[in-house]
Amino acid sequence: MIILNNVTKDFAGKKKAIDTLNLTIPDGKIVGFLGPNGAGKSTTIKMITGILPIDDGSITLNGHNIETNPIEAKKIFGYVPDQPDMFLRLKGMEYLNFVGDIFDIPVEVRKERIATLTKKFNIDHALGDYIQTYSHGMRQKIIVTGVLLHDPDIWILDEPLTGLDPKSAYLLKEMMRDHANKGNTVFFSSHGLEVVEQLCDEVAIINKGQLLFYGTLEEMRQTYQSDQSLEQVFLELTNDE
Ligand SMILES: Nc1ncnc2c1ncn2[C@@H]1O[C@H](COP(=O)(O)OP(=O)(O)OP(=O)(O)O)[C@@H](O)[C@H]1O
Repeated sequence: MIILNNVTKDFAGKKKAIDTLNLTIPDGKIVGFLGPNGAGKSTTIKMITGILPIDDGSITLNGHNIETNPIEAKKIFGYVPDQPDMFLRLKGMEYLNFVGDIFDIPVEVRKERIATLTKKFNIDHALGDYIQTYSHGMRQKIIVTGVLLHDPDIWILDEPLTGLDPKSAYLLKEMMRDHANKGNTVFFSSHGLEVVEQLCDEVAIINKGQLLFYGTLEEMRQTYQSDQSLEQVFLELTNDE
C-alpha cells in the first residue's frame, strides 16, 4: 500500500506542481494515474520513489517512510521510469546482474528468472549488447525485467506501455493483473484511457497538482453521468476553460 499524506511539491519560482495531495493506493488492485501533460504525474511518482524530495507532507510504502526510512522502502518497490534511457554503457546482462547483486538475488534464482523473462519479452538475444544500442521498447523491457527480477511487492510504472509492441504490452498487462491478484500493489500512469478502462480497478485523476477524482470506474459513473465513457469524464474534469 502506498499512502500520500498532504504531499506538496514546489519547484522554485513556479506554481505548486503538487498541491496537498492525499492518496491511498491499496493492495490487490491495479490503480491507474491519469492527468493531462504537466498535471504532476511524474513528479508524484518521483516523490513516491525517492528521486525528488518532498517539500511538505509524507509518503509511506507498506509503512516505510520514503524520506526517513529510504533503504527499507526501496527494497519493496520496483520502478519503471517514463524515460528508460538508463545504464546505457552496460550490456543487458551486466545490468541485470547489477540488479541481482544490489537486491541480493541468489545466482540460480536470477539465472532462471532472467532466462524466462527475457525470452518472454524477446530480448534474450540482445543481452550481450550494450543498452545504448537498444530501441526504446527494448530499453523499457530490460528495465521491466530488472524490476521483476527482484520480485518487489509494489510496482510503480510511469507510462509503461508506451513504445511496447502489442505482444509485450499484452504480456506486461497480464503480469500486472497477476501481481495485483496476488494481493500486491500496482500503480501506473498512462495517457491511454482505453488501457486504463480495460485494466484498472481504480483510477486517480489529477490536474495542476490536485486530485480531481479517485475511485472505481463504477463510482465514477455514479458520480458523473452514468452513460459517459472515461474519456468524456476525463475531458470534462480536466477542462481548464
Ligand atoms: N525539474 C523541474 N523543474 C521545474 N519544474 C518542473 C520540473 N519537473 C516538472 N516540473 C513542472 O511540474 C509540473 C508537473 O510536471 P510532470 O512532469 O510531473 O507532469 P506529468 O503529469 O508527468 O506530464 P506528462 O504527461 O507530460 O508526462 C509541470 O508544470 C512541469 O513544468
